[in-house]
Amino acid sequence: MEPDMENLIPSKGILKNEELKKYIFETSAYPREHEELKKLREATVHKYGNLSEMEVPVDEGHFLSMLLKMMNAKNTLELGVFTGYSLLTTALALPEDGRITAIDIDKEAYEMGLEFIKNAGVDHKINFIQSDGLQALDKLLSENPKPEFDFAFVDADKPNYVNALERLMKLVKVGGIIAFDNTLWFGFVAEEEETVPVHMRVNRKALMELNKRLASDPRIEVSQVSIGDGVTLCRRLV
Ligand SMILES: C[S@@+](CC[C@H](N)C(=O)[O-])C[C@H]1O[C@@H](n2cnc3c(N)ncnc32)[C@H](O)[C@@H]1O
Repeated sequence: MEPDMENLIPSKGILKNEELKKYIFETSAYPREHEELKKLREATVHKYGNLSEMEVPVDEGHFLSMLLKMMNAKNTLELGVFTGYSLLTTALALPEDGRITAIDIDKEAYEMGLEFIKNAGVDHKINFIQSDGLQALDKLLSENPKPEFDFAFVDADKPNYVNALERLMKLVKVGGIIAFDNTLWFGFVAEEEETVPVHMRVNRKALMELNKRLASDPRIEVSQVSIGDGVTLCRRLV
């Protein structure tokens, strides 16, 4: 699957200094990457080329893993799976009886990654649902209106993040975390629109609106983490 040159995804991340990024990856990220995550990352690059930039980068994977362990998260939700880098990271971080509800509109990429998830011995923790994200969240809410998740990782279509928020405020427990990925959108949120590649503008606008909205939402405590492409952690207060 080769995207048009003009629609290429820029190199992932907000660090504009390639040397510093290389330093971080080579010093602490790659040496500690789980063997199956490494194989999954390489297989994703091989099959999807530039689209593999959609994966969560290795240092962000370590961050999410540590966060999940610090929270003692047991029941999590993921919106936007692709080949499963963040999903496998989560599955490795959860306890043996942990559960992940993983939702993606596309199953093909997930099925490619499933081999590595199985080799890591954590596939039993995953319930994959092939569906549009919002529809799946509405179904979960209608089946069990009580908040059940400790953590939700949102990494699907950016213009719907704001709609996912309202559903997740009901599905994630008070004290639980909703993490939105790519909230700094390659750093483009801080650049003038004219300098941003045209195909990146719609998401930039959606994420800028989301960031404003999250910052003024009294129902959550917010931390904008400058790792990867920017991850915003929202802790549900009420
Ligand atoms: C950035 S990728 C996810 C990357 C993944 N978290 C990882 O670490 O590899 C975004 C994913 O969202 C999915 N997606 C896009 N729109 C969606 C929608 N409306 N509902 C569900 N999934 C959607 C795409 O199929 C794609 O796999």
